[in-house]
Amino acid sequence: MAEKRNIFLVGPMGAGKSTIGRHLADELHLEFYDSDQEIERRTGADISWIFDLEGEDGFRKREEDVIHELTDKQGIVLATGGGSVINKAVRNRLSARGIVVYLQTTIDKQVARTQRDKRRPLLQNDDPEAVLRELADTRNPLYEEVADYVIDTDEQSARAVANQIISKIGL
Ligand SMILES: Nc1ncnc2c1ncn2[C@@H]1O[C@H](COP(=O)(O)OP(=O)(O)O)[C@@H](O)[C@H]1O
Ligand SMILES: O=C(O)C1=C[C@@H](OP(=O)(O)O)[C@@H](O)[C@H](O)C1
Ligand SMILES: [Mg+2]
Repeated sequence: MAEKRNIFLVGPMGAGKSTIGRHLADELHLEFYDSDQEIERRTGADISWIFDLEGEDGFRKREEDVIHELTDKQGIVLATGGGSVINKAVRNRLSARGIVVYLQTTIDKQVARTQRDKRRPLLQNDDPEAVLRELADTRNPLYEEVADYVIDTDEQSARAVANQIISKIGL
């Protein structure tokens, strides 16, 4: 049987990776995974707690391990965490194991979509917008580097973006 393709979603916090990924998997009848959810399921701890206990470095190690393991599968949609691409081994692994889609959005939308959610430890401070801008400076080139496709998520619903991904990739 022909190998089933994987689709990996990358992009910044609030781009819609987790939400759009779920729609995409439903539409394509693929299994859906989210690296953050998988880390939480395996550890029984939430992401903020892991950051508190192990620091960002500890979280990044878990993230790398989970992504490495999940990308062994075939026929999955994986929503990565926004910071996973800072690790070159992760970027290489994503490129080698599937189609990488960069979900792009504006800082304003990121702020709006993340402001009521207390689960992103990097944004629990006085100026989350400044943090998002700083992260964008270092990470946007990495999303670009690893992406096979770039899709804007600003103007459409999450479901519509999922359908746009399907037609753009030609699945
Ligand atoms: N295209 C979209 N339009 C409007 N809201 C969206 C869209 N995509 C995601 N959202 C909302 O933005 C929030 C963050 O989405 P999420 O999927 O958690 O982003 P990410 O995983 O990239 O951080 C959620 O409340 C989600 O419902
Ligand atoms: O950008 C980041 O460094 C992070 C993004 C989050 O995932 P989302 O991109 O799904 O919000 C989560 O992995 C963690 O809070 C760190
Ligand atoms: Mg997410």
